[in-house]
Amino acid sequence: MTLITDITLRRILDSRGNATVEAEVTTEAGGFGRGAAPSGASTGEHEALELPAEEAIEKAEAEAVPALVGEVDATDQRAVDDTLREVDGTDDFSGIGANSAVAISMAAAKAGADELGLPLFQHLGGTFRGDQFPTPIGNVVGGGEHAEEATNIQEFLSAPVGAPSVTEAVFANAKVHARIKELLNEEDIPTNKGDEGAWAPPIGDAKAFEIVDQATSEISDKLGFEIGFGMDMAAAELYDEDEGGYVYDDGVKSTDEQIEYVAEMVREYDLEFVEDPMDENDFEGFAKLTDEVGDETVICGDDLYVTNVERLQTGIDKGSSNSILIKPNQIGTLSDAVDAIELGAENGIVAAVSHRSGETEDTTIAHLAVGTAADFIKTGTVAGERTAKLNELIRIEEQV
Ligand SMILES: O=C(O)[C@@H](CO)OP(=O)(O)O
Ligand SMILES: [Mg+2]
Repeated sequence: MTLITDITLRRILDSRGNATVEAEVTTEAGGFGRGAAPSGASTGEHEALELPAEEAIEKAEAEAVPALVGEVDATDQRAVDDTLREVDGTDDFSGIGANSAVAISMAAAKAGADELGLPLFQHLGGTFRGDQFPTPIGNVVGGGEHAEEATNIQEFLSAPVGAPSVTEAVFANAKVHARIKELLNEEDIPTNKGDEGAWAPPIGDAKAFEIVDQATSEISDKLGFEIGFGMDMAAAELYDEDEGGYVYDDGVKSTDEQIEYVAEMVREYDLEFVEDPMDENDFEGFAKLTDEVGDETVICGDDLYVTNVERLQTGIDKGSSNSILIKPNQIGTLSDAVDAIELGAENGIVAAVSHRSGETEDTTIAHLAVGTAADFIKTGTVAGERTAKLNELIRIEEQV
């Protein structure tokens, strides 16, 4: 029994320059952990609620801190997270804010690991974890809600599926990112950057497909292992019911046209990963697409599931996808995130653990991905708040 003895909450900056919540947890025997909440821009309609940082801190200090300090064992993650849920008293963490909840949940996990003298991935995943690493899929070109005057598709993701190690994969993605800049420069296309450090050039989606295809193929030939690519369409942001479908710069696509378009791109570019190809409430459209190309690629639900086991169960029942994106702050605690990963695993749904577009130097998701043997981790390619996670993966690989 190692009780939490102190919790400190403060406002810190995230990578967009917005205020976010950082938590520090200390335990009886001197265990210490620090965690910080990330923040989305293309947030799902059904996500847990982030409150303004100051309000989230005030509410958590009044409700959560007294219920945890001197009461809960830091090494018992379920107890920590159950307490957060109980004191919050809502389904969407609108009581204390999902940002306060996730920061405390992550800080407590790190304090628990520190107390036990274990790396975080092992505290989360157990003794036998650490032998399987996720493929890092890295945003190299993007637009949508993450950059103005760029592609309609939110993210084009380099996917070094044949890399012999996670370290090689991380460096491969950085090389693809660098090669894309050269290709854009050759054509005098401006190399603006989006929120996640991906290039956000003023080009259409068709041109982006070509450039990312060229860059991944060239770097793959150079390094001698397979590098494909994928995308996060963030289609809920494109979908407009009043317009009758998915709104692109060059016109509107109906649901059936969207399914056809995505299937065509999967086949033409041999896509490794397709996230949120349909609107966040369209379990049926997802299912049609999965039926058509689910044998050839990974169809992943992000805004569709929002890391929520009930929504995932609906997707499982309907055959909506073969993958789920996992973002702890979408649901509020690490226990909830692990529950979603496990429900997925029991049903053949692979996990992709993910950052948010607004991030901090926090590295918890690197440990969560290794600790749950997730197939993928989506955490950018360059930029300090992204490399924090990627470099942590390199360190974990060295450790095991
Ligand atoms: O849609 C996504 O998958 C994420 C991360 O890339 O974006 P945001 O954090 O803005 O929701
Ligand atoms: Mg997404």
